[in-house]
Amino acid sequence: MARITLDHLAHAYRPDPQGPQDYALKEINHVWSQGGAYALLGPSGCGKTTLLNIISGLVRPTRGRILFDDRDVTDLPTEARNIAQVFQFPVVYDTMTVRENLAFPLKNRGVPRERTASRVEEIARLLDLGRVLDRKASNLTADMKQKISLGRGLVRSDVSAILFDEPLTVIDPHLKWQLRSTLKEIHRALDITMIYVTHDQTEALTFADKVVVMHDGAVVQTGTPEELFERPAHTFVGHFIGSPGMNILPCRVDGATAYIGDEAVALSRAYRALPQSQRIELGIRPEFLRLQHKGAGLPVRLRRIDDIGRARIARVEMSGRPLTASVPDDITIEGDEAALAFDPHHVHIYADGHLVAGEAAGGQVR
Ligand SMILES: Nc1ncnc2c1ncn2[C@@H]1O[C@H](COP(=O)(O)OP(=O)(O)OP(=O)(O)O)[C@@H](O)[C@H]1O
Repeated sequence: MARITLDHLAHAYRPDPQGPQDYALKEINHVWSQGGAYALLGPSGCGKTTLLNIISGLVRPTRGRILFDDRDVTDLPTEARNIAQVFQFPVVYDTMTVRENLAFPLKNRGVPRERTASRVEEIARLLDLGRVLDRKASNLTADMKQKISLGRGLVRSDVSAILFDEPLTVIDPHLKWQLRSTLKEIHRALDITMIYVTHDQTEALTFADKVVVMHDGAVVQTGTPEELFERPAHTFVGHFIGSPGMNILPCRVDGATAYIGDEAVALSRAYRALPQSQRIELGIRPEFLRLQHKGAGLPVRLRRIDDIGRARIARVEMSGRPLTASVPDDITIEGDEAALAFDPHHVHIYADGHLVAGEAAGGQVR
C-alpha cells in the first residue's frame, strides 16, 4: 500500500517535443493518498491510459518523477512496482478453475496455502463468485470472466495500488450497476489505493471519493463528485459532468452583474478587472436555471420539455443559442414564449475556460 506522487510528470510520444502541443500528457503534479478511491475521468484521447501506463511502469515519462511513498520508482519496471492491474477485457486462464485463477497471483508469490485459501474465499464472497469457485473458467460468461479478472486484481493484500482500466466495458448494463457499488464496498473493506480509469461519468462518480478530470493531456480539476458538480473549475468539467451538462454563455461582466447581450443577470460575487483579452463566459447548471412564465426572467423561446424521470428538462433558445433548464413542478407554459430565472449562487464566471473566484459581497475572495 502506498501514497503515489506524480512530481512534475509529463510525457511526449515524439522524441523531440517542442511545445505543450507535442505532449500527450502535459505537466502533472498530483498526490494519490494511501487508501484513496480515485477515478481518472476524461474523453477518449485525453491521456488517461498514458498516465496509467506511467504509474504501472509500462511507459517511462519524458519528464518528472513518480514516487511510491518516498521511493522513486521512475526507472523501475512494472514487476518491481508491486501494482495490480485490471484491464478492459478479461485476463483469465481458461483451463483453471475459478478458485485456481483467484489463487494464482498469491501462489506465484509463495503465499502460504492456508492464507491463500482464506483470501480466495474472502474475495469470492465479495464478488459473489462463491457458487462457481470449482467450475472451469472456460465455461463461464464474459461477465463472470471479468469478475474473475477483478478478483485476481483484488486478491493480493500487499500491493501498492490497484489500477482499473475501464474494467466494466464488457459487463452487461444491469450487472454493471451492481458491480460499481460492489467495487465501492470492496474498496472500503480492503483499504487499498485504487485508481479507476473511465470515460463514463456515472462510473467515476459512483466509485470514487476523488475524481481527477483530464482534458487534452492536462488535469483540469481534482475534486469530490459534489465539488465537480457545484463548482466546476473549468468549463470542460461543467460541460462533461452532469446530464445534461452546464450551460455556457458568452457574457460581459461589470462588478456583480453579467450581461448576456442586453440582458442583465445578478451575480452573488463581484468581478473586477477581468482581462479584456480573455474569453469571458457565464456557466450555470440546468438544475439552477428555472423555466418561468414570460416576464419573470430572461426571455427565451421554449422548444420542448423532456421528462427524464427524476426531473423535467426544458430545451429553450436564447438569441439562437440552445440552453437547458429545469421545470418547476407547478409550472405549465402555453405557447413558446417563456423566461429563465438564474440562481445567483450557482452562476460561475470563466475567463478562457478557467473559473474566476470573484469577491464575496464583503470584499472577501472565495
Ligand atoms: N504509443 C503511442 N504512440 C504515439 N501516440 C500515442 C501512443 N499512445 C497514445 N498516443 C496518443 O496520446 C494521446 C493520449 O492517448 P491515451 O491513450 O493516453 O488517451 P486515453 O484518454 O486513454 O484515450 P482512450 O480512452 O481512447 O484510450 C492521444 O492523442 C493518442 O493518440
